[in-house]
Amino acid sequence: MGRDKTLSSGTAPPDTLHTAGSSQDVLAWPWAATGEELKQRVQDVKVLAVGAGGIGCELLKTLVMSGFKHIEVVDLDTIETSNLNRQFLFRKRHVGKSKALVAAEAVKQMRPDIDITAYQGNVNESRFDVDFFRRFDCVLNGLDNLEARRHINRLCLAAEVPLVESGTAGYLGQVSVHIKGRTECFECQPKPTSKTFPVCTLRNTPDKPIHCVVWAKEMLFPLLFGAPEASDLHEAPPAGSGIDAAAVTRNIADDPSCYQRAEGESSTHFAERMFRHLYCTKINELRNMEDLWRSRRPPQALDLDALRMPAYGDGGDQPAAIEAGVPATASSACKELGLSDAHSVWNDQQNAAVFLRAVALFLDGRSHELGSAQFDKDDLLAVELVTAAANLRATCFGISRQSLFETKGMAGNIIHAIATTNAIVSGLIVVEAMKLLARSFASCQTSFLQVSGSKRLVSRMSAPEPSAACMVCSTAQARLVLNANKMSLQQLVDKVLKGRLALIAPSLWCGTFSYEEGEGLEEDEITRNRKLLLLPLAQLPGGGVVHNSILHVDDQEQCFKAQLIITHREDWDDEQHPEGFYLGGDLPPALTEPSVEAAISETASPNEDVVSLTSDDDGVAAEAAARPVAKRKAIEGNTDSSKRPRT
Ligand SMILES: Nc1ncnc2c1ncn2[C@@H]1O[C@H](COP(=O)(O)OP(=O)(O)OP(=O)(O)O)[C@@H](O)[C@H]1O
Ligand SMILES: [Zn+2]
Repeated sequence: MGRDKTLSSGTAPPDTLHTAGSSQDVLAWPWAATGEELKQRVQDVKVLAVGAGGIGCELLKTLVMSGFKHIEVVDLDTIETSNLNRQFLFRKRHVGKSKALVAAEAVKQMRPDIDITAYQGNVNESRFDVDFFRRFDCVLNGLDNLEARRHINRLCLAAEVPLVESGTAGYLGQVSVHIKGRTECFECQPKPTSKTFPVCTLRNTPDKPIHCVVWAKEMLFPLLFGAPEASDLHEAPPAGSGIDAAAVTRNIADDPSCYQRAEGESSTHFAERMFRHLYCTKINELRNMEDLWRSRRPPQALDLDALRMPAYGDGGDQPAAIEAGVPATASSACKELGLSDAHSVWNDQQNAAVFLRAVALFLDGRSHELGSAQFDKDDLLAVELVTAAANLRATCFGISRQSLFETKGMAGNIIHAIATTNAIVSGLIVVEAMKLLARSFASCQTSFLQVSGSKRLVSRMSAPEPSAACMVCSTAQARLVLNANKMSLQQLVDKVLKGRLALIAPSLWCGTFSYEEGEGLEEDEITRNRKLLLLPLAQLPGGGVVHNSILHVDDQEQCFKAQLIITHREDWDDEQHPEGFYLGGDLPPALTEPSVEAAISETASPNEDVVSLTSDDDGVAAEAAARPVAKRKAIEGNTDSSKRPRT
């Protein structure tokens, strides 16, 4: 242990847990390799496993087979059929039950003498607070999302409990160790953010299959079946995108009511009307915007009548279910239409038929969901609709069409999980946990599972030291670039603080302005907050949040505090930064052009020292003073040199 090394898949690494043979063989390794003292520690310590999915199931099995006796496990989810191919603690009879509870029962059967507690819940819940985390000797993550990983990183730092973090993506995997003050925390290295696409590309000029899939899933699906306001077909484009929201709305969804079913309109009629609207009327409107097509191929409208499958034509051979007038309660349009191969790419006729039938099935069979339906990659009918809708749009724009299987992967961001990768990663988690328990901190390593040519490799490096630039485990400040005249407080809270920084109940203050969320707010504070949320940052009380402002942010549930230095940009390149902000240390070159800097100095001024109280400010001050005592105390107890304004 402790050496940096690369292990090829063909060798037998000395520090890999055996995964075959009798349980005696399995137990032989750590004891033989590390002695009685560690064996006793492994039996005495209490560990928390977060996530009982692909990695979590393997991890729990490996933990109990390695001698760990006191385990707690948290998972929010229930078991789905699609989990059974790799989450081996679950069987068909468990579908619908809590993952955490079933996994705990399964490993208890392997080792009846263990003491295991399962929680079905989200680790973000307040019952899993710092005191909860303090009870453990180490925390082992088997999660699938950045938000939860960040939250746990912060709680582990606050509770001073070491964390072993992990992740897999197909054949790739990673395990890392995070010890406060000794190694980097999970957030010391910037994480790649999820890919976003400029709204105008999705709406007007798609040129890749993914653009059509995202359009169908994020824009069309909510408009037809979900909450229309969740659709970017109507929503204002991101702040600073330079797009005129009203113009876009006029252009794309001139009349939102046309997406609603008219009184007495049959589901089939509605589906056909939608087809014509989306693939003929709107495409022709776009085609007429000649500027868009100077250097691109203009889109081509579709003619529904020319695309009717026999099933929808007069006198054609209709599939049995439709012909017999079976009520539309079935869960799959493809089944009815006999399109059973998920890997085949449907032609335009088939896409049109699936689109029409899927819309009708949804309206008739799932009317209780209308107005609130959300796309779910495991919802077959939803995937069918998105596949057909995206393919029809792809045909209009001359883009290649995708199979249902491929579309499901794209819409659900699915990277197919490999059970073996999960098993190897879980083994590595336990190896690192044992190093922690043996207090062999210097030997803790970050491990990577990689594929190189035809070989799979495990490479390892010593756990890096904490980064002085980290906002989470050090007191570093971060630069936040945005357009303060366009970004509203609501967008700042949703996109930056909750979306990017993964805060749950953020408080923030800047100069004499303050805002907070969380429990215990008075009714008048909530009303005041609602009003503030609508304002652009530059117009917030106390001089606004503008160029060079220092924004103090905290979340007491996560024991998180940070300072964001605001850089205002008047012109914003939506193609390069579709999120509408940039958060980080060094700015990318595109954001430091002199012309842009000049525009900023004209439009904004530093405000950290400005304490010009307007009548609004008086309101803010009074509200801040009336804030619930517990919360205010904790904030005032902040030992940072730049303190929240006293009011
Ligand atoms: N905030 C959270 N609190 C508790 N458990 C969580 C949280 N976020 C994710 N999880 C759990 O982490 C596990 C991750 O496992 P995995 O990556 O195998 O995902 P999955 O949902 O089982 O599989 P798939 O996404 O492929 O359907 C899931 O069981 C999920 O419920
Ligand atoms: Zn850090």
